[in-house]
Amino acid sequence: MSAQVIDGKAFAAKVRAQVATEVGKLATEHDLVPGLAVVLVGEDPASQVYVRSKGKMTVEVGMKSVEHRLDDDTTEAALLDVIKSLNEDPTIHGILVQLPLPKHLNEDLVIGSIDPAKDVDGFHISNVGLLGTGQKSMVPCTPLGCLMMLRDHHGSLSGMDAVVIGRSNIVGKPMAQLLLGDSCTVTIAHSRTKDLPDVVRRADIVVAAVGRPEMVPGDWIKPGATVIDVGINRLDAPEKGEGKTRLVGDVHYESAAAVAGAITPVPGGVGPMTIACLLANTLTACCRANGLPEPEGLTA
Ligand SMILES: Nc1nc2c(c(=O)[nH]1)N[C@@H](CN(C=O)c1ccc(C(=O)N[C@@H](CCC(=O)O)C(=O)O)cc1)CN2
Repeated sequence: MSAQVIDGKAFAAKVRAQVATEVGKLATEHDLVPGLAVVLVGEDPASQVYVRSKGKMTVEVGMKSVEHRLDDDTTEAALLDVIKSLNEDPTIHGILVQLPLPKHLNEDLVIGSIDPAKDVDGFHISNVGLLGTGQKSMVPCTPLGCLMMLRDHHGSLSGMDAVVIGRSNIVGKPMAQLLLGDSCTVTIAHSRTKDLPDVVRRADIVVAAVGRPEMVPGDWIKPGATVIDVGINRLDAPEKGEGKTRLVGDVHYESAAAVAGAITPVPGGVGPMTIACLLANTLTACCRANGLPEPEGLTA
């Protein structure tokens, strides 16, 4: 068997096109422009690339984009001041603080200072609680992107056995909540899980989000299962030339693709959906702030 490749890059382009159409309607019918503010603290090279892409794609879908780039040694008080001003700005509907933050800043405190209605990352404790209790919330972008791809591929997920490998607050836990919300039977596996290969082998859906390069081999995958690889691991690739690198996921792609029914590649799978869902969340936040109906298919 050779798995169907779930093309996250193409799917993300479709989501962004849908967001752009809805943004156009907001402008003509309600004279509204959704605004997204991204805050970056420090010089992390990967974060700089992601923030640049976020700004570019925000503008491309017709939204207002604001960037705050702060020095590595920015104090917590100064960062909280920036967030306070964005919370109070009526032209800003979404606020995102790029992670990771420099070590001296308290991530929980910083995220907790964002207005939950503008928390387009869905990381604020209020949104975590709303999602956990099955209520309307802002949903973290990466798990939302995974859910959209799974729904698109399967239609209904009801009754399917799903394993989420990884228990992070950003991906693993919200992913499990979303799958539960779609009536899957969900297992969260992690580094201490006994007989991990057997647990994974039972699953119709495998979401790998552990951050360990190629940890999940093909012989852990049930034939025909759908594999969603959230990992983005950069490895040295001397075979490509000196100093060159290559990206791999948490799943060993070749061996898993030989067994799975469908699989997301790395790159070009889950990653592009993260930014597309950020734009979808900003649109949703703008609609909610203005008492307008939310566009269909862009939320959980
Ligand atoms: N506040 C947040 N911080 C971070 C998040 C987040 O959702 N909110 N997620 C990640 C980084 N991230 C977005 O911020 C992100 C990661 C990867 C991609 C992506 O498109 N990846 C490409 C490969 C890119 C490359 O070549 O390096 C792919 O997988 O095809 C987009 C966004 C951590 N921080």
